[in-house]
Amino acid sequence: MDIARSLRAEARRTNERRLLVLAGDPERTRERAATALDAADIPSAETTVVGPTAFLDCEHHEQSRAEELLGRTRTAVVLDAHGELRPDAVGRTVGAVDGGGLYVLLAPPLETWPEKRDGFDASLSVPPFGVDDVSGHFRRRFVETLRAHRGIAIVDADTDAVEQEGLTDPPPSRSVPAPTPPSDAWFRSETYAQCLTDDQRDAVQAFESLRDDGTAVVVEADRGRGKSSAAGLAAGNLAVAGKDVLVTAPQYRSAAEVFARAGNLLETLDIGFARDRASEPQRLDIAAAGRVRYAPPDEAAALPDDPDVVIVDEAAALPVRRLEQFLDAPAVAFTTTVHGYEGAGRGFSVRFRDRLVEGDHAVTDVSMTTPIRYGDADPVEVWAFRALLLDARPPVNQLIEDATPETVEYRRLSAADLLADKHLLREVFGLLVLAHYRTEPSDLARLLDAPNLTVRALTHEGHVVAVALLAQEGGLSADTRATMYEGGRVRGNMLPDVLSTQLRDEAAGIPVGQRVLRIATHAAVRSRGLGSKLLSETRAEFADRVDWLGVSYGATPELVRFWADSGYQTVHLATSRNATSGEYSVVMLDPCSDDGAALAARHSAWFQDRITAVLSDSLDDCDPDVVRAVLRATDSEPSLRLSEWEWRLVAGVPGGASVLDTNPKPFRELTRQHLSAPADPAALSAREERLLVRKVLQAQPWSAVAEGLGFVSERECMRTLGGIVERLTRLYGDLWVQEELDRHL
Ligand SMILES: CC(=O)SCCNC(=O)CCNC(=O)[C@H](O)C(C)(C)COP(=O)(O)OP(=O)(O)OC[C@H]1O[C@@H](n2cnc3c(N)ncnc32)[C@H](O)[C@@H]1OP(=O)(O)O
Ligand SMILES: Nc1ncnc2c1ncn2[C@@H]1O[C@H](COP(=O)(O)OP(=O)(O)OP(=O)(O)O)[C@@H](O)[C@H]1O
Repeated sequence: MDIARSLRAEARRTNERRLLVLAGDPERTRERAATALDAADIPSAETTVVGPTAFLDCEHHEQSRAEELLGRTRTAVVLDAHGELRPDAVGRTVGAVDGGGLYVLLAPPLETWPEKRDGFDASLSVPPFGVDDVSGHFRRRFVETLRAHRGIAIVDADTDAVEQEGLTDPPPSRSVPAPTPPSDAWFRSETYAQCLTDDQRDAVQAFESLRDDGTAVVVEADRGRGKSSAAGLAAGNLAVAGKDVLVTAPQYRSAAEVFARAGNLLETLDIGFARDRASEPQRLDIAAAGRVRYAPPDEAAALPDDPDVVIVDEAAALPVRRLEQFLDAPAVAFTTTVHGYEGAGRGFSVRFRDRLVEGDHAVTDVSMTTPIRYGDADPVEVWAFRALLLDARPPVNQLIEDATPETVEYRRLSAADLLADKHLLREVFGLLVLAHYRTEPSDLARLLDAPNLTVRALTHEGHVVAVALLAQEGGLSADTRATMYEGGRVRGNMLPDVLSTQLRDEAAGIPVGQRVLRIATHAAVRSRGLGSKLLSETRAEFADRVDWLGVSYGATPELVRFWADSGYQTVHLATSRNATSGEYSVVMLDPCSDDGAALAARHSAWFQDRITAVLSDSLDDCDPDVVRAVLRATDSEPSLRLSEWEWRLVAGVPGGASVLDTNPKPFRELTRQHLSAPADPAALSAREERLLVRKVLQAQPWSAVAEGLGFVSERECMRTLGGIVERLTRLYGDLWVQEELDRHL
C-alpha cells in the first residue's frame, strides 16, 4: 500500500487531508483498509470506522450514529459504504479528520455503484413506489466528484490497481505568522498568545463583551475553525474574573474542546483549579473565583444555580425553543457551524436570529473562516463541499431584485434538468438550505433520486427566486392502508398517515395528493406575491391530476395566514411540539376534486368538534396568535348550538349574574364560532381575541392571563372579558338571549 504511505506523507507535509477510495469486494476493501492504515502509520486509537461492521480494532459507529464525530478530531475516519451511503454520514464525519490524516471510503466498484440500490435508497422508496424506482443520480454525481477532485486516490481493491493517485504535489506551504495580540484586550494577554489564527483572536475578543450583563455573542464558522477552542479560552478568562460559566452542547464530547482550552489556559496562567473528573472534566472550579461547568441542554435550559454566562456550543443542532430558553441568562454565546454536518447550520439564522435581535441582548457577531484543524484550501473539504453541495447559495440579490409575479417563469424541474445545469441545482438547493431550519445532505439525494418528489420553481431571467418541493402521497392499496391504520410503519405519506393513524380515518389514504414538503422565496424578494404565485401555478398544474394539495409545518401566525390566503384550510393541529422548530405542526388541505373535498370536509368538521377540548388540555400553551390563525383558516361552517340554559349562563356573565367557571363549555363554543367564522371580523381587537384564547379556550388562571396580556389587574381583565361576552352575545344570540342579557346589565 505505497499509495497510502505517500498520501499520508503528503497530508502531513501540507497539514491537509487526503481521501483514499478503496473500491471492490466488501471484505477485500476492508482488508485493504487495514493494510493502508498500517502503511500510513495511523494507530487504531486515532481511527474511527463508520459503517455496518467493526472490522478494525478501533472506535466504531453505524452511519446512523455519525454525529458521534461532531466537534471531534481523528487522524483517520473509514467510511464503509458497502451496505449504504448516507450523505449525512459523509457530511458529519469528513470534518473530523485532522490535518495530516486520511479519510478512507470503502465502496463497491465505482462503475456499477450508481446502479446498485442500497439501504439509503430503500429509505427513499416511498409507497406506492418501490426501490427500483429510485434513481442513482446522487451517487453518479458523487462518483464523478471523486474522479474530478484533487487529493483523492482511487484504488481497485480487488486488483490493487491505482486508478488515480490523488497526490497534489503542492509547493512547500508558507508558514502562517502567529496572530498579533490585540492592543486593547480585557482578557489576560496569555489568552491571545494561545490563539492560532487572526479569526480565532477576533472571536475570543468578541467574547470579552460577555463580562457585562445583557450581551450575546454569535460565532459562525465552518467546521474545524477553532470556535469551541475560542469559547474555551473565553470561558477560562471569565471564570478567572469570577464568573460562573455554564457550557452546553448536544453532546459533552463536542464541548470537550472548551474544557481542554479553558484548563490549558488556567495552567498557563498558573491559577489553581479543581477538575471534577480526570478523564472527562465537566467542571473546572477556581477557588474563590468563578467556574466553568457543563450541563446537557435540557438541564442547562433551566439555568441551574443562575449562571452569569451561558455558552451554547453547536447551537445549530438544538431546536429554536431550546435556544430561546438560554436568552434568560444575563450573558450568552452561541457557536454554530455554517456548513457541515447539518448541511446547513444556516438554519440557525432562519428562525432564531430574528428572535435574538428582537430580544434584549446587545449582539456581537463574529465569523471564522481560516481552518485550524487542517490547512487552508484543503482538497478534501473542497470535495465534500461540492459533493454534498454544502456551499450551495441562492442567486445574489442584484440578479433577482426586480422579480415580480409578472416577470417570473414557472419551471417544472426534473432531476435531469438540475443535473444538466449546475448553477440551477446550486440555486435551488441553496435557496432551500438558506430558508429552512434543517436541510441536510440527504435532502440533496432525495431531491435528485426519490421517485415521489417533484421540484417546481419560479425563475427570473433564469435565476431561481422561489422553489417548492412536492411529495406525492396517498393512492395507497388497501393492504398499505390497513397497515397504516393498525399503526404499522409506512414510509413517506405523512398526511395520509396522520389522518388515518391519529385521526382514525382508514379511507384517508385513498385520495391522491401532493404535499408541499418545502417552499421558499428568496429573502430579497419576499412579500411580493411570489410564494403565492408558485402555489397557484402548482395548483393549476396538479388540480386535474390529484385530489388534494396539502402541507404540514411548524405553525407561526404569519405562515398560517400565507397558506390560508392560498386556499389551504386547517384540518389538524398537532398536540406535541415539532422536535426541530419547537412549534406545533398544523396540517392543511386544499382540495382539488370531489374526493379531496370530501376528505377535507370531514376532517374540518372533526377538527371543529375536538379543538376546544384539546386547547384546554395539551395545547394550553400554544401561542394564542397561532390558535387564532389556525381557527380562522378552517373551512367548515361551525354550527353554534347552545341550549337555552347554556345561553342563560352566557347572558348572565356581562352583568355579573353568572360566572364562566360554572360551565366553560358554552363560552368555548361561542369563542370557537367567532374565531373560526366571525359574523363580524372587526368585532374584537387582536388583544381581545387573545384574551378569549388564553382564558376561555386554554383555561389559564386569571393572574397568568392578566400578566401575559398586560392588563393592570385581574379585575380589569375580568371586566374586559365581560364586555367581550356581551358583544358576542349580541352578535350570535337570538332576540330573547339579548333581552336576558339586558335584564342583568
Ligand atoms: C411546508 C413549508 O415549507 S412551510 C415553511 C415555509 N417556508 C419558510 O418559512 C421559508 C422562509 N420563508 C419564505 O421563503 C417565504 O416567506 C414564504 C415562502 C413563506 C412566503 O413567500 P412570499 O413570496 O413572501 O409569499 P407572498 O409574497 O406570496 O405572501 C407573503 C405575504 O405577502 C403578502 N402578499 C401576497 N401577495 C402580495 C402581493 N402581490 N404584493 C405584496 N404582498 C403580497 C401576503 O399577504 C403575505 O402576507 P402575510 O404573511 O402577512 O399574510
Ligand atoms: N487555540 C488553540 N490551541 C490549540 N489547539 C487548538 C486551538 N484552536 C483549535 N485547536 C485545535 O483545532 C481543532 C479544531 O478546534 P475546535 O474543536 O475548537 O474547532 P471547531 O470549529 O469547534 O470544530 P468543529 O466544528 O469540528 O466542532 C481541535 O483539535 C483543537 O484542539
